[in-house]
Amino acid sequence: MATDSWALAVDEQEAAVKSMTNLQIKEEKVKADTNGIIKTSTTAEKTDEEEKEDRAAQSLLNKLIRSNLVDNTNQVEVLQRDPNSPLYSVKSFEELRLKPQLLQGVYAMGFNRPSKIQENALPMMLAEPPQNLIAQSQSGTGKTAAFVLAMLSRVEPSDRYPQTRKTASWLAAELSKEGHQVALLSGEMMVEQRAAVIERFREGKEKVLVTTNVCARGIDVEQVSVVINFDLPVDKDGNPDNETYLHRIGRTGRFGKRGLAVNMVDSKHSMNILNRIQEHFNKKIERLDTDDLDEIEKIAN
Ligand SMILES: Nc1ncnc2c1ncn2[C@@H]1O[C@H](COP(=O)(O)OP(=O)(O)OP(=O)(O)O)[C@@H](O)[C@H]1O
Repeated sequence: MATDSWALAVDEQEAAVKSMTNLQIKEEKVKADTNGIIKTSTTAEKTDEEEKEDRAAQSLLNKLIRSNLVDNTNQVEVLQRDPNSPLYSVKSFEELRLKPQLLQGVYAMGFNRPSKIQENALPMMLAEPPQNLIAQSQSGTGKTAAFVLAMLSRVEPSDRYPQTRKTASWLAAELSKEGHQVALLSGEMMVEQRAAVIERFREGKEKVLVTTNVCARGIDVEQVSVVINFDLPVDKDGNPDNETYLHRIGRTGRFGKRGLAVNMVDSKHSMNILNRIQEHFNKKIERLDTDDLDEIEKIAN
């Protein structure tokens, strides 16, 4: 596991520093400046051999001076295994579902496992729809790192959703033009606004609710009679998102009532997605003849 290999690497590095005793460091050549950084005197008449030795000495001494850093990092490891420490965590960064690039980044930073505040706050900070969070943790326990990780995680979705939001508002406008009472639920709305929209829909003030993928989560309205998938749910790689599909169609037919879900299929690609969803649930999805309104009516009732 990364945990152990990282800790091992630190131990190896320490051991290497301790074993470097046969290097002969010539005291007079080495001076520490006011910042404690070792500088060697560079004189024109130095031989190549001396030059090499200088650099080796410089490297070693810098390592020794910073050995407290190495020890400290190792100490983080120890603390992170202590259940009483604010750095203790039971999860790995993988379990926090960080994106692969971010995972690479945290490991490159030498972060080996999340701290307690990261373990607890990150799942909420990465939740969809975004949640407000107030968290408190003592200094140096990884709050800033948690904030930055969440911020970087959000960069990708913010690229993706506008397209969906655009489609949703276009669809809502088209349906309104045709005389439907339409409510639109979209990601840029404040939570209060979303709640108000859902409430109006629940009360039957609007009969049609258009919502993006993200917003559809968590909506629990009893009397949804028909769910229409304008776009089929796919994950970021374009594969069918079966879980979201189930969640969406589960909005209809609740509490033992009959429900109807209709999928719009407008290309070979979306047909392929639908077929794969069908295979996944091993449940046949009937084809509707769009010209036969009677048939549609019959099913809906
Ligand atoms: N999971 C982790 N594993 C190892 N080191 C970490 C981890 N998270 C953060 N760090 C390191 O610990 C140090 C403190 O982290 P950070 O600045 O995020 O803490 P903070 O809680 O914001 O501190 P402060 O309250 O003082 O601003 C930083 O050097 C950071 O790189």
